[in-house]
Amino acid sequence: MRKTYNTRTGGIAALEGVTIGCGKSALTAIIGPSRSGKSTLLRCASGLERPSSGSVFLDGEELTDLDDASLTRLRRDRLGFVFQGPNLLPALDVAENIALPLHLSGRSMDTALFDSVIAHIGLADRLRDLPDKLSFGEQQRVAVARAVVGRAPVIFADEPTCAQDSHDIDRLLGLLRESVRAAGQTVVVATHDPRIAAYADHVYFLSRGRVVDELTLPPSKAVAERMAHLAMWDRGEPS
Ligand SMILES: Nc1ncnc2c1ncn2[C@@H]1O[C@H](COP(=O)(O)OP(=O)(O)OP(=O)(O)O)[C@@H](O)[C@H]1O
Repeated sequence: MRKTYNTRTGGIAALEGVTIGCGKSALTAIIGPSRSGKSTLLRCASGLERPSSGSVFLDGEELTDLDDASLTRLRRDRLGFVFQGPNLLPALDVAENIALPLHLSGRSMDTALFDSVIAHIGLADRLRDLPDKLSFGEQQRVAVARAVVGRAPVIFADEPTCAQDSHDIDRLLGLLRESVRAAGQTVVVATHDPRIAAYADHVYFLSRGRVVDELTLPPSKAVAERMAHLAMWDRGEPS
């Protein structure tokens, strides 16, 4: 897949020929420094944007062939999203925001799942609060809860641990890991955080719009070292 953004000052090649596969009922991480193309890859893979060339398949169905209405339906019914920045609806409270994807796709709430997810992210006493009463990190936790409770077969999460302390990072990644184990959800996370290593089945390393390495069941140390090298390389320092 390639993606070039056309701007007034010329083309920006965000993805320069990337091929990845994300296992079903697995947690795949796309990790790389800033501007390496992680968000672009997630947006193209989830049908939020169309690649300039190449194809995206979901369970054998080619997303890149679908018209806009079919893509919207597919995203609503089969995909869950945690955007970079929480993206909650400001007029709905926490509980209503979490329930929204289920309402939109006409599915019923699993209240036991709802209760356990809310307890897990530590927001049981904030269910009636509007998003503007929550910190950025709390809103991000609500966004992750919304994706898990929505039981979408595939969750795409862009920097879900942004603005969280290490305790909350563990809670959030643990929640996504549990959604893979218990509900068989497929999770794809874009992050610059090497701590993802402890939770991922497979890691792709992205740099300057290309996959430069990959690891299965990655040891934390190997991911942290690879990231440090990539960051130095990005800054033009010898690694
Ligand atoms: N809508 C857009 N229009 C023009 N250029 C864009 C657009 N979105 C991304 N880019 C550019 O594409 C490249 C990759 O950006 P992208 O956001 O995908 O990287 P990233 O790895 O997610 O970065 P970060 O970790 O900083 O969010 C960057 O050079 C960025 O400036």
